Order: sequence, then C-alpha cells, then structure tokens
Amino acid sequence: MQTLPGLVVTGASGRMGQMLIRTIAASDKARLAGCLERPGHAWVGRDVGECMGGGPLGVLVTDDPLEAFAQAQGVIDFTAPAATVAFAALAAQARAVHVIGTTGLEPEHIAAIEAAARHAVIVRAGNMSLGVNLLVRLTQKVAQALDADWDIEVVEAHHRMKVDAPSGTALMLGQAAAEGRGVTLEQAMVSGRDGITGARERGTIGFSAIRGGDVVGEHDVIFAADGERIVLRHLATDRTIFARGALKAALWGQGQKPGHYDMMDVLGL
Ligand SMILES: NC(=O)C1=CN([C@@H]2O[C@H](COP(=O)(O)OP(=O)(O)OC[C@H]3O[C@@H](n4cnc5c(N)ncnc54)[C@H](OP(=O)(O)O)[C@@H]3O)[C@@H](O)[C@H]2O)C=CC1
Ligand SMILES: O=C(O)C1=N[C@H](C(=O)O)C[C@H](O)C1
Repeated sequence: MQTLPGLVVTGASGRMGQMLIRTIAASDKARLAGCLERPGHAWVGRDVGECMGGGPLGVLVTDDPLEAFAQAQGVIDFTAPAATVAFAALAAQARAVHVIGTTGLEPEHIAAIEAAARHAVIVRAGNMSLGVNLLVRLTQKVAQALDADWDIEVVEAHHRMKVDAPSGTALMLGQAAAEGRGVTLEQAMVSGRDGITGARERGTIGFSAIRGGDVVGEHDVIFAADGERIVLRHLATDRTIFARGALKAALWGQGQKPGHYDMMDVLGL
C-alpha cells in the first residue's frame, strides 16, 4: 500500500495555519506529518488537535523546522516574509515541495525564493482560490480588450488584523491588468491616494485598501470609462477556499521538476 504524502503546516496557530491543519486532517489524499510554531510558543510540544480545541490528531507541534521538513513531502506555509524565506531554504534542503501563501513579500524575499526554487519545487500565489485565479485571467482579457480610455482601479477589503497592503491578490489582479494592457505594473501603479493628488493620470492602475472587522477578502477590478463601468468582483466568505487550493498545490507539486510555479500552473488556467 502506498503511503499518502506527508505535509507540514508552518504557523500552525495562525488563522490559515489552523484552517490548513483541519483541511489536511480531513483529506484522504494527504496526511498531516508535522506542525510548526515559533520557539517558546505555548503550543510547542502539545498535540495540535488539542491545541485547536478538538480531539487529538496524533501530531505534536514542534519548533524545529529542519527536523519536521526532513520527514515530509510538502510544507504549506502561510506565515510572514522573513519566516517564509528561511523556510524556503530549509524545504529545498529537504527536497520537500514548498507551497507559499505568504503575502507582503518584497523583491529581496522573492529573489531568495527564486534561489531556493533552483533545487526544489515551490508553488507561490498571493491567492490560492480557484475563483481569484480565474478572475486574474478575466482581468487580463478585459484589460487587453479595452484601451486607456478605461481607467483601471483595484479595490480590496480585508479583516482588521491584515498587516500588508495592497493585498497579494490585489497585486496579482493589477499585474494581470498591466499585462493585458501591455505595460509594467511598476510603471502604471498608483497606490493610496491622499491630499491634493491632481487629476487621475491616463493609463495608471490605481489601488485602494479597506481594513476592518472580520472580512475574509474582497476584491473588485473596476474598468471605468465615460458613461459606463465594468466591475469584476470576487468575494471570499470562508478561508477553506485558500486551504483547499494550497493542498491541491502540494499534491500537484509532487514529482514536478524544481522551479517556481504558481496556481495557474496547478489549476491549468
Ligand atoms: N495566498 C493565499 O491564498 C492567502 C494568503 N494569506 C497570507 O498568509 C499569511 C498569514 O495569514 P494569517 O493566517 O491570516 O495570519 P496569522 O497572523 O493568523 O498567522 C501567521 C502565523 O505565522 C506565524 N509566524 C510568523 N512568523 C513566524 C516565524 N518566524 N516562525 C514561525 N511562525 C511564524 C505566526 O506566529 P506568531 O503569532 O507567533 O507571530 C502565526 O501563527 C499572510 O501573509 C496572508 O496575507 C492568507 C490567506 C490566503
Ligand atoms: O491576509 C489575508 O487574510 C488574505 N491574504 C491574501 C492576500 O493578501 O490577498 C489572500 C486573501 O485575500 C486573504
């Protein structure tokens, strides 16, 4: 009998960490091989199921990433940029597929991830849901079909605890709009307007962020012209959509060649 791929979840106590643990524990395609938290965290050394307020899952939370990764075929990582860069090097060393959901990554973090992807499979996306990845494709197509008479604005809303803006998803959507229009996002991006900004510059792609309450994630791409507007919208109401996507990515990554992949590769979009 073949054993199921073993997956480690980093940031086990986080919003996404707990969602991922539940999703993997309920899956018949993978097994929970480990759970990671920071040294000194109250969960370290305890059964993760009991930490989450349920029955035991038979997996103790560890603070030793190398030991955990060495016994796994995949690592699912929704934490913070510095942690993700460190985990990328360790997962590559262990030849485990590294699925990265962490957002707020700066160019230097991405360069370090690219370096790790020379030796191992990394799947990274600012949003792992099927719906958003489809919306990314639609955004690219709509932007391609319209000229710069149509102003493009990306508006996103998230819960009060989110630490980065624009969201990873907003950046994916902005990137797709820029590609569709044949410009670079770096050239076109205008973020966080405030004060006397002057009139909107033709051809720019604007970003606005709202933070409050428990909003899981909402994204609009607005194409606004004289006399009409097109609004492409995705509303996330449950974090399981991200966890299911991440699990799919970890399974898809098994047996792939080393490289830096995204959810478009996984979903075949
Ligand atoms: N790509 C996607 O589909 C999605 C991406 N995300 C992204 O995932 C990330 C996490 O989101 P969320 O779960 O809401 O955030 P949380 O703050 O709830 O969880 C983050 C977890 O990572 C842990 N962590 C941070 N740094 C380290 C470290 N150095 N070593 C070990 N653990 C660490 C935190 O521990 P501590 O509390 O001790 O700091 C915490 O448990 C964010 O970047 C978010 O934008 C979220 C949803 C979907
Ligand atoms: O932090 C979150 O919660 C989310 N982060 C991702 C992002 O930055 O786009 C994905 C999702 O919107 C939830």
